[in-house]
Amino acid sequence: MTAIIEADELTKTYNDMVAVSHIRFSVKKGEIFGFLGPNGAGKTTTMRMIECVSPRTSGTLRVFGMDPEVNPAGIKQRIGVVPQETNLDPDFTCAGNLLVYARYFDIPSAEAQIRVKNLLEFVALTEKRDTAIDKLSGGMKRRLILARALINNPDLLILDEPTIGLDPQARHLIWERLRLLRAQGNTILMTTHYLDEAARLCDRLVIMDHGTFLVEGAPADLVREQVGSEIIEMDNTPEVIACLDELGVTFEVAGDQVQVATDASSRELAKILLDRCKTSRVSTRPATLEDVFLKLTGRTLRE
Ligand SMILES: Nc1ncnc2c1ncn2[C@@H]1O[C@H](COP(=O)(O)OP(=O)(O)OP(=O)(O)O)[C@@H](O)[C@H]1O
Repeated sequence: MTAIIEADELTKTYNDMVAVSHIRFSVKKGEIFGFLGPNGAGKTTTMRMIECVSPRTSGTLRVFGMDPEVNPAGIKQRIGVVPQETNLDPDFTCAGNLLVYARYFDIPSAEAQIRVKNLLEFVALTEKRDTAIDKLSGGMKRRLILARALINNPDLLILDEPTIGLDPQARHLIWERLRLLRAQGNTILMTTHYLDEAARLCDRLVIMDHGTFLVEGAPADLVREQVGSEIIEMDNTPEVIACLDELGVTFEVAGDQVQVATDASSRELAKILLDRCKTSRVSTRPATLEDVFLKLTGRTLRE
């Protein structure tokens, strides 16, 4: 499959601060590729280099085979960007916001009208066509920004926290549209804090921390390879810790809980722990990407 983005030893420093350090990745046509990590991990910085708005400090970067520093216009023509902040123009209606963008891309007026109509339909905002921005809900604004990012029929869509602050229903609507875009052959690059969003949407993802990649892979593979299929949770008490040490069981401490990663034999182990560790609460749940992050860094994503 063709690589849409290729980065090698990509690095960005702000004065002495290293925001992104020697990262290497490649994004294939038609996949949803995610960047997952806590605040300050370097996700937005990476997106901004790809969007040709922030020059790299060193390393190589190619988007559609072009260098962002040599051919930014050629790249910008073919990408659509959904930024983290809601930066719609309050002086225009929904349709007006899209038409302004169509003009940036020199899309002829008649063609722009057709695209605006189709895009408002795509994001379920046809009835809000002439509504002012301040009359929209948070979810509607995010959908309008998605429509705006699609005005130039981009081959690559870059989304920075596409569903930040939205309720579950509004998030599901955006996810559904992103899956539709993938089905139409679009390549999608996204950052997110939300583990369920990353697990549900991304074909492949990287987990970032302190400007570097900790792991890369398909969400389910990462979970299986890094932590196994299930997590046993118990209260974090000195008795439980002493018992696990005595039994030689590996565990992670996550706040007021102690977690033991296991494979399919979790039930047997949970029963042994309940019998031996003098605790009333031993529960089992499926492992998630959060557990991968905790295992790799000793922290939760939100710490
Ligand atoms: N313009 C800038 N000048 C100086 N430092 C910056 C600048 N932009 C980002 N940084 C720093 O670079 C590091 C990476 O920031 P970045 O915004 O890429 O992280 P992020 O993973 O996107 O975080 P968030 O989830 O909060 O958006 C942080 O330490 C941040 O403070």
